[in-house]
Amino acid sequence: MTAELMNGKQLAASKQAEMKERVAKLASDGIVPGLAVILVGDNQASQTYVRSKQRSCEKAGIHSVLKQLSAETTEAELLSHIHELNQDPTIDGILVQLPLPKQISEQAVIEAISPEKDVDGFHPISIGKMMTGEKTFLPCTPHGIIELLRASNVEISGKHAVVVGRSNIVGKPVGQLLLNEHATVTYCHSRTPDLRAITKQADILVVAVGIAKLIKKEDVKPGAVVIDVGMNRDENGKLCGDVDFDDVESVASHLTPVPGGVGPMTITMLLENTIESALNRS
Ligand SMILES: Nc1nc2c(c(=O)[nH]1)N[C@@H](CN(C=O)c1ccc(C(=O)N[C@@H](CCC(=O)O)C(=O)O)cc1)CN2
Repeated sequence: MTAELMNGKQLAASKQAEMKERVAKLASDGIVPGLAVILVGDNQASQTYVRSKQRSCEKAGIHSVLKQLSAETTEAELLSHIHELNQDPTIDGILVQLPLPKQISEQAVIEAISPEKDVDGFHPISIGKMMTGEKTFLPCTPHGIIELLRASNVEISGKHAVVVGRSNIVGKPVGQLLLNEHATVTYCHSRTPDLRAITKQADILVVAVGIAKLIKKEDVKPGAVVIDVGMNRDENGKLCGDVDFDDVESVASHLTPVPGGVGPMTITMLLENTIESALNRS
């Protein structure tokens, strides 16, 4: 068996082309969606992701503003930028790029963003609504994963989904979204005894732990759908996921590549949330 590639780059491009048309229609009604991105410090990877977000906004016709702050920024300074953006009528979405320098509480920052502009879907109100299945902004990477599964016609209902990782950004919410789609969900993490015995039971396996090539073919049930959220460098400095792609390709039925899988979908769902937020303008 050779796994079918779940091409996030291609799906993202087609969704972004549709969004460009939606944005053009909105603009003709006098509404230009606006996204503010705040980047604190000089983390290289964060700089790349933020640039990519800005480029995608520009291509789609979304107005984007970047606030670049030094690594020494205090929590109070950052909160004051957020309060200002909460009041700005040209801004529909506010995103603070994570991780933040250690003097700043991520939770305090997330909670300062108005839930109406929480296009990352990280605010406790957004998370609560996601849990109860109410309409809300969904976290971008988990939502992108669900969209990738849908586009590949993968049945979720009734399937055993195993999530490896329990971060607030990916692991916890993707498990919740899979549960909302009627999967039976098992979470695994660093203290799970015999992790591999559990991953082997998964019909849908989502791996988001940040350990290069952790998952090998022995850890995967033949025919499973494998979603790789990892973004690591291998021994040669080449970008790779948490799944050993070349190994697992021969057992999985569907597999996301890194790069070109989940990553581009993250940015696409961010644009979608920003457009939705602009539509909610009163
Ligand atoms: N405020 C947020 N911070 C972070 C989030 C988030 O959703 N909101 N997620 C991640 C980083 N991230 C977006 O911010 C992100 C990661 C990866 C990609 C991506 O497209 N990756 C490419 C490869 C890029 C490369 O060459 O290095 C791919 O997978 O093809 C986009 C966005 C943490 N922080």
